[in-house]
Amino acid sequence: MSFLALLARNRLALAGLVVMALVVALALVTPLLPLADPDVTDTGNRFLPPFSEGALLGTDHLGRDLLSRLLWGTRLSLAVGFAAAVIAAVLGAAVGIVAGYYGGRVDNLIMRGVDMLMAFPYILLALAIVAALGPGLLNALIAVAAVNIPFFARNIRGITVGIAHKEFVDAAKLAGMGDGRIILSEVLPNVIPVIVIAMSTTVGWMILETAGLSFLGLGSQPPQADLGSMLGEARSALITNPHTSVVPGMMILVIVMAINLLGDGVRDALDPRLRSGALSRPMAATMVRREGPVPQPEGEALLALRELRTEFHVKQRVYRALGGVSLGVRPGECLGIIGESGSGKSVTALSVMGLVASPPGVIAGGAVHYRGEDLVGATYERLRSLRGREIAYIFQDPLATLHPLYTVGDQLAEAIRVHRGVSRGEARSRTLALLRDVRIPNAESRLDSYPHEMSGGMRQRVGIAMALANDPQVIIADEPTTALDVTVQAQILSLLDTLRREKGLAIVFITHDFGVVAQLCDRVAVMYAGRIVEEGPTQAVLETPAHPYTRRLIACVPELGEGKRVLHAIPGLPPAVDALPPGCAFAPRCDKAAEACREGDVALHGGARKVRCLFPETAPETDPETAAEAAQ
Ligand SMILES: Nc1ncnc2c1ncn2[C@@H]1O[C@H](COP(=O)(O)OP(=O)(O)OP(=O)(O)O)[C@@H](O)[C@H]1O
Repeated sequence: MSFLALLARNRLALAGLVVMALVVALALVTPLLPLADPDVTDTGNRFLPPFSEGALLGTDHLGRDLLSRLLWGTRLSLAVGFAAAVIAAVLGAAVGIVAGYYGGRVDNLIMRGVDMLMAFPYILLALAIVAALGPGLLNALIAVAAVNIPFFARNIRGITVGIAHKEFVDAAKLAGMGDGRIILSEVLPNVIPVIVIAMSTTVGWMILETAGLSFLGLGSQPPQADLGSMLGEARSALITNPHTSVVPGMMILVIVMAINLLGDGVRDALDPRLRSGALSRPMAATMVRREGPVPQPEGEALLALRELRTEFHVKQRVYRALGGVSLGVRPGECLGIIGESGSGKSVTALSVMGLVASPPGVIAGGAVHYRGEDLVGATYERLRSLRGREIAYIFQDPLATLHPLYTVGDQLAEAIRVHRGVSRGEARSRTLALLRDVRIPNAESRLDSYPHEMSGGMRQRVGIAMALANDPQVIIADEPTTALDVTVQAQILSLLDTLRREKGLAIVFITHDFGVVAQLCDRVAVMYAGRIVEEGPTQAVLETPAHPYTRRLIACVPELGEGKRVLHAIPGLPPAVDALPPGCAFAPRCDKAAEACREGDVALHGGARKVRCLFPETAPETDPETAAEAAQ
């Protein structure tokens, strides 16, 4: 979403923008307007009230036209305020970036200097600077910029410290780039949004500070008008002729309000995390906007997805990540979902419990039946009570899902206490049992470990323990062993296998590894471009793949001990899900594709083995009627 569109969603920011645009436009055209000279005194016409002849806003104590002084004064105040903001931002950011990037002694030296500046009340510091330099608008500008440099320096240093330790900066160093270039090309682009945000939220403040100094007679000098000096001069007539104070006072109020509202809007709109999700927090459960009839529960599956369609609505585009996925898993059964990256495996998993982030995710059709109950239509409270207790997840990267500041024991205990009202002691002993269940050695001492103190394999076991914490009936595991070495992978697979045999768990196992599927899964579903293209008992699918895509996917897997053989990569790339071709999505990459494949929808047909193909490699035991239907 574009910056302006995001900004426009925030009504108050938009109002601020309109007001500021008007004020700036007025300031810009002031020299062209037929105004009286702002500095010409006319003591015969002192303190004329507003709406007097020839003086729309009246005159001041020297008979000068207030409207003219207001517009010229606004022009000056804005120019000084913006100039001070730019100077403070540039110098402060430079200081902050250098301190944050180099760290160590450089950082210490610079930041202690900044701290010393911050130790003085800002107005005292500004007064001291102006006292040293002498009164005058330029010196006021220098003073205001100087007192704001520490604010920018501190903010930007903090951000830079984080960035300076990121992998892409290390990579740039390894590539032989010099510090200057790294700062300019790697660090600066990442801090610019923060600088702009800090500027937009402080420029109003700086206009006020300049006005303050002018009010005290230290900024603009008579007869030159700025908003602060106008207020200062009007002070003595505050009671007798209030309009002389109200006119500049109102302008200061309007400008600062408008800038602050706009600044907040700019801050929100520039936050990259809000880009695709608009200016709202992600909803607690995926948004549901189902079109068409809702499928009814059928069959004896514990968890059944029926014609599930999940989409991502980003700007004008619709990414159809799932185009009608139907799957089922029975108690004690393990169903594998396999497919290339981007085929929709993770979105399938997340859609079950409404975990796809909305916006931009939308469930556009179909149903997810758990024991016959439709989860897609369920309330958030219902989903929350089922999440973890009935259906639990194991994710690929446990380091991303475990909280870094709590011990593993505390996190497991919390997961248990969320769903069951047990005492702390009970939760702890159950936690210990869980860690033992997942074969963590020295479980007792591991309870008090933090996630970073454990190895990848251990953390993955903690992830599994977390999923098992509330004795769920279904576990959805999204590539839980991808990051692990083969020995740890084998241990974790055998652990999951034991659990489903002993506890009758139903497992949905997402992977792109046929070896893992062969070892663990009873049945496997092959996904391509958001749809199931083949499904059946694991052994049968692996030995006699029916869909050309499955066959070619299996042909890409090297086999140990089979001697050398040529591996055939599948030519081309999977289609983008916002521009799926008509007919079979695999047709453009398929060597068997015929004209019929590129027209009309190809249905998934068959019995225990199903395939979505008009010319399967091995005809599954199709019943002729469905095949004929599919061909039409
Ligand atoms: N927030 C999003 N906005 C737009 N499209 C998205 C978003 N999240 C996912 N997608 C699209 O949905 C499709 C399915 O993604 P998904 O993460 O399910 O793939 P996957 O099969 O799990 O891949 P991997 O094996 O790499 O994890 C992809 O084409 C992806 O581009």
